[in-house]
Amino acid sequence: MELLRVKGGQPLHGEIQASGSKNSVLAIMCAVLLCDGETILENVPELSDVNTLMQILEETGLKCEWIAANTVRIQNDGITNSEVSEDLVRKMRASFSVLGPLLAKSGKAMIPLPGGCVIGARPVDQHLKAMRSLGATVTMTEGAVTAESTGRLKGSAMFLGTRYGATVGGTNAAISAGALAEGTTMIYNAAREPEIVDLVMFLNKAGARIRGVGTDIITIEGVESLKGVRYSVMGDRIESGTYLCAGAITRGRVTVSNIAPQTLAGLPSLLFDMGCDITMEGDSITVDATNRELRATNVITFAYPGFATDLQPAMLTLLTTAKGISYVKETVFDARFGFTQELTRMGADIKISGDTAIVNGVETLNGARVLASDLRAAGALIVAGLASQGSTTIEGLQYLDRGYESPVEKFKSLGAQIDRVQS
Ligand SMILES: CC(=O)N[C@H]1[C@@H](OP(=O)(O)OP(=O)(O)OC[C@H]2O[C@@H](n3ccc(=O)[nH]c3=O)[C@H](O)[C@@H]2O)O[C@H](CO)[C@@H](O)[C@@H]1O
Ligand SMILES: C=C(OP(=O)(O)O)C(=O)O
Repeated sequence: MELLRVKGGQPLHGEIQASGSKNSVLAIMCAVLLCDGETILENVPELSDVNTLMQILEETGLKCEWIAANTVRIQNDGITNSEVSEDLVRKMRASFSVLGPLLAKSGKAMIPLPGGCVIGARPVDQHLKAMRSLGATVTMTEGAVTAESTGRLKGSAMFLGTRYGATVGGTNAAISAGALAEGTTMIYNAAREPEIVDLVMFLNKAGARIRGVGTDIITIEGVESLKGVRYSVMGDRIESGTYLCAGAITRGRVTVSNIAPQTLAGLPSLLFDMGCDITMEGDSITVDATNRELRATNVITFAYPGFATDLQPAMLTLLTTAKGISYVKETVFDARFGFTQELTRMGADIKISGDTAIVNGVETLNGARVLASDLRAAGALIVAGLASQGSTTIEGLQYLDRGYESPVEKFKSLGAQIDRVQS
């Protein structure tokens, strides 16, 4: 088994380039199902999730290949199969996102239900509501969803929302399906995440007519066809935030470039409140925590422009060594504190009360053998390991590889002692 070994205690110093955004490229690759001919995507992160989605697109009849570093070519000469196999959906929940594009382009999509996962229940009712609202017939049999339409989907007005707020995946599904629908589609309470803006920029470049993205009302004038284009994916704000938290927890100075700092929403100001210096210049952001005693602060996750739930694990980890008591409230997923048990084994003082973690800052963490049980837990445990006395060994690297491109190389370039080892 492959493990990650981290020797902590060194402040990180230096600069890394953010990779392309995982969540953005996954949505865009699904939308390539709508686009005739050749699409070239640049700034694509080399991640297992991207490779899994390439396999899914191949299953539907598209041709996908890496043609250069971080560059993927996808040829869409027509969809030949509208069913996605269960083992691929099991590997990656985001594979359900082919539903809207497959249905809109080929009139049919059959996709196994993705189910819940370690960060909480993850229903898809709003995805299905969007497809039904556009005129599709949606049925469920033996754990799979079948969506069908005769002729083009029909534009409509829909309200999408969950008890947690707006839905990113549901909004993406409605946008992609509405792009080729007949007439006008209105999405009320649309999610406003930067990755949705990136998806719409891609679709509009391909010929779609979508307005209002980045606000909570999106209007789509359906078009008859879309054409493949060349497009460069935005930088990954979650990966960037993880490296900034690592810089702060080690009391170092880290610059992340190739990232639009405003996409980090609340993170820079929280780091500032804790006592870090923050500098933003063009497409880069620097955190400086050299020789600082960091202070506790409070965090509440929420849909964008709220604090990103995907950054909650790294941020909570940073708070474990900040002086005082911090409250971290998780409002987007109902079980995203599992990783805190591992932090406790490293000496952190954390109590969970419902949707809130109460973090009492300690002087130092201690290295331990820990298990990552989801993607952002893996990132957070590296952040913890870098700040710990002694050596930390992290299991569960299959999660890390889903969403962090070349983490060992990037952390090493900042001076970290980190290696993949065999157990
Ligand atoms: C591949 C991808 O882009 N993943 C991101 C996407 O996930 P994803 O698109 O799954 O997240 P959503 O915004 O849809 O989910 C938000 C909340 O709504 C619930 N919900 C969602 C859909 C639905 O039909 N019904 C329902 O109840 C979910 O269980 C969750 O509690 O946005 C999340 C929130 O920013 C991020 O953490 C994920 O990294
Ligand atoms: C939860 C995440 O991704 P996914 O929606 O693909 O599980 C994530 O990136 O942290």
